[in-house]
Amino acid sequence: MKKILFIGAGSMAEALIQGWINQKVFTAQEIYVTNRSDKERLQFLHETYGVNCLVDAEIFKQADLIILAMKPKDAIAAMDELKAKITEHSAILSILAGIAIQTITEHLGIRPVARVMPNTSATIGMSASGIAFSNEVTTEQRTTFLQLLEAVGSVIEVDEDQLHAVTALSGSGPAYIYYLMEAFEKVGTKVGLSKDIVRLLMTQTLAGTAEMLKQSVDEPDVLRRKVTSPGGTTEAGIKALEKYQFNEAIEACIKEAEARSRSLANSK
Ligand SMILES: NC(=O)C1=CN([C@@H]2O[C@H](COP(=O)(O)OP(=O)(O)OC[C@H]3O[C@@H](n4cnc5c(N)ncnc54)[C@H](O)[C@@H]3O)[C@@H](O)[C@H]2O)C=CC1
Ligand SMILES: O=C(O)[C@@H]1CCC=N1
Repeated sequence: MKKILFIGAGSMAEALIQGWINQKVFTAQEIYVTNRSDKERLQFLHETYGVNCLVDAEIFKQADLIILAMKPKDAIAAMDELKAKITEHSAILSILAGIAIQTITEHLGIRPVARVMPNTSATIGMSASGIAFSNEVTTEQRTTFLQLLEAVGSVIEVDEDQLHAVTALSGSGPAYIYYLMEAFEKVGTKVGLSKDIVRLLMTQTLAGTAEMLKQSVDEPDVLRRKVTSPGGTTEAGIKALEKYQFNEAIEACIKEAEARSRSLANSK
């Protein structure tokens, strides 16, 4: 039986735990979770998913895979504490935004590291993840890491430096879409629909649009023009987006998030 150890028990750890158990990648018995102080949170994960939250020294030594899932600001202290507890046996999968593979190997020793940027849709097997590997990752380990991420969605290998952009786009992406949905729901009620109806209509619209982008050979601007009748409603709506500088807002959003990812390694 494998031993998979999460260091950090937050939202993203929970998303991967749920995704991997649902997809039968690991059993709950194979998963161990620890965090810094919140024992109620561990109890919740144990009661909800059946994962092990009692992590003794042997588990640290025997873990086949250790997942770094704390906040980036806590990473250095957590890794320095971890180093004394683990053996050469463990491979590392980091989901830390902004923290370089080199920083991880400086603190945990030279070993196989996969640096991954997933998103919370891993919960339902729909993450879009980016991944980069340390030089120590063997071909076999690379395949295993890719399979782990494919089990909870899609995964694309990128240069490590590109993970900042991946973080800004697909790592944070679900939050932008939820924010958009919040805005649709607010305005929807102002134009005469209930929140529930807006949720149904726009969830299906988002899903349908995503599927069209996947299946169609057309570029997004071509698909957009097919919706936009001259002098019609869409044109009026898009003009309003332009007036309120939609493109500038999106550009600022992604650039700020990317810059934040680059600065996270040094942040408090
Ligand atoms: N939430 C998201 O959508 C995504 C988060 N990430 C990354 O995942 C990591 C975790 O993010 P969240 O789950 O959102 O954070 P969170 O704040 O929900 O959870 C962080 C967890 O780490 C624990 N922790 C802190 N210091 C620790 C230590 N020294 N030893 C053990 N545990 C410690 C905390 O007790 C808490 O359980 C971050 O590095 C973030 O960049 C990556 C992709 C998406
Ligand atoms: O907000 C954050 O820093 C993390 C990384 C990507 C999504 N959540």
